[in-house]
Amino acid sequence: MAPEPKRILVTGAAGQIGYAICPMIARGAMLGPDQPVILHMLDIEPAKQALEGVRMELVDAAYPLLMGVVASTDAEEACKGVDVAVMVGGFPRKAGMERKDVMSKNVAIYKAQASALEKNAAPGCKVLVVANPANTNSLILKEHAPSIPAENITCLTRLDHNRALGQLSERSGVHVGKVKNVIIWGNHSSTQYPDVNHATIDGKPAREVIGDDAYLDGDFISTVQQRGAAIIKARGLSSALSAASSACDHIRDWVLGTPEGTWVSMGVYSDGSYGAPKGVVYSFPVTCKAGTWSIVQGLSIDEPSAAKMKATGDELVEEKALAMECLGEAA
Ligand SMILES: NC(=O)c1ccc[n+]([C@@H]2O[C@H](COP(=O)([O-])OP(=O)(O)OC[C@H]3O[C@@H](n4cnc5c(N)ncnc54)[C@H](O)[C@@H]3O)[C@@H](O)[C@H]2O)c1
Ligand SMILES: O=C(O)C[C@H](O)C(=O)O
Repeated sequence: MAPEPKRILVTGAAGQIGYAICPMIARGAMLGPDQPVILHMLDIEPAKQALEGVRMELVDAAYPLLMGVVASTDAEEACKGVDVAVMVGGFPRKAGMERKDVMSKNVAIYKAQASALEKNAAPGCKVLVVANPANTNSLILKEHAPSIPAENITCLTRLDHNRALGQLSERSGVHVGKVKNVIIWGNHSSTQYPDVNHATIDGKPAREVIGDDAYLDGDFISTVQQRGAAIIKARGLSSALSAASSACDHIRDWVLGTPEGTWVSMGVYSDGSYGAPKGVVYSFPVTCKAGTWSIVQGLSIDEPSAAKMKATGDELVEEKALAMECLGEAA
């Protein structure tokens, strides 16, 4: 017998990531090929007609796993009974803008939607924040939805993780499926630290296979840090298909588990592991089992890495203060 359908909320569903992720979810890329889903799509009033267009296309695509679509501009209605919430709604960065420029608009949205989720989501709902500033938006959501356990609120750094895997694959000529265990530490911003010190390529240490420490400590890091900006420059729009695909990867691994011997990067509420600041959402290496994530412990950290991990943590503390200021709250 087929399992009961799971309800998945996508906010900002009429936008570009929304348009890419809804069909992926309906095809089973998020919860697996045997799990029926009901899509809840939320957007704002000015996007109502476009949202209806997406709903019509989902019906037209006749997905076997898609058991229903709720398309709404009312956050309370859209959040009713959802098991997974993918929070994409907000304003994207445009060419020439720093992520901080989008902060004031987006944190206010996350404060407002926290209570809609808290009141209406199914118990145990897993939340993934994609909209930027992703770490700080998810922190604001957590602070304003106190009845949702902190461990159920995460942000997307899997895109950065996948970007790092992709770069190592291109450089080594080894298929990306054989590249494992990079780490994204900290913020989903240009201060993030993509760390290859524990990564493997075809089972061997990445540093040994690449054989070029100057590249790994230089261009590799800046390429991953700046990839979002490079996509904006190339497309005139921020990344969408890769963001959507990585968001599916994030939820799939969280719900169904990470493969044995493999970790992934997730932005989670910091417990201070590896000297990260507490009270912010910081990206760590995690493994997932039975719907829960745990931070991989005991990895050796050299001094240059520790300095980069601190710099991105410091930025998150600053972002938190700025967000609180935008919301008129004390940090
Ligand atoms: N974390 C990541 O890795 C990552 C990657 C790519 C993009 N992003 C971010 O994701 C967000 C969405 O990007 P996009 O390219 O889809 O943008 P987009 O502008 O195409 O779509 C955003 C949608 O959100 C809607 N929206 C605005 N306010 C809303 C609200 N209060 N409630 C519900 N919906 C609302 C808009 O109407 C629009 O349809 C941006 O903040 C972008 O910077 C994050
Ligand atoms: O960098 C951005 O503003 C877009 C997004 O966060 C990305 O990483 O592609």
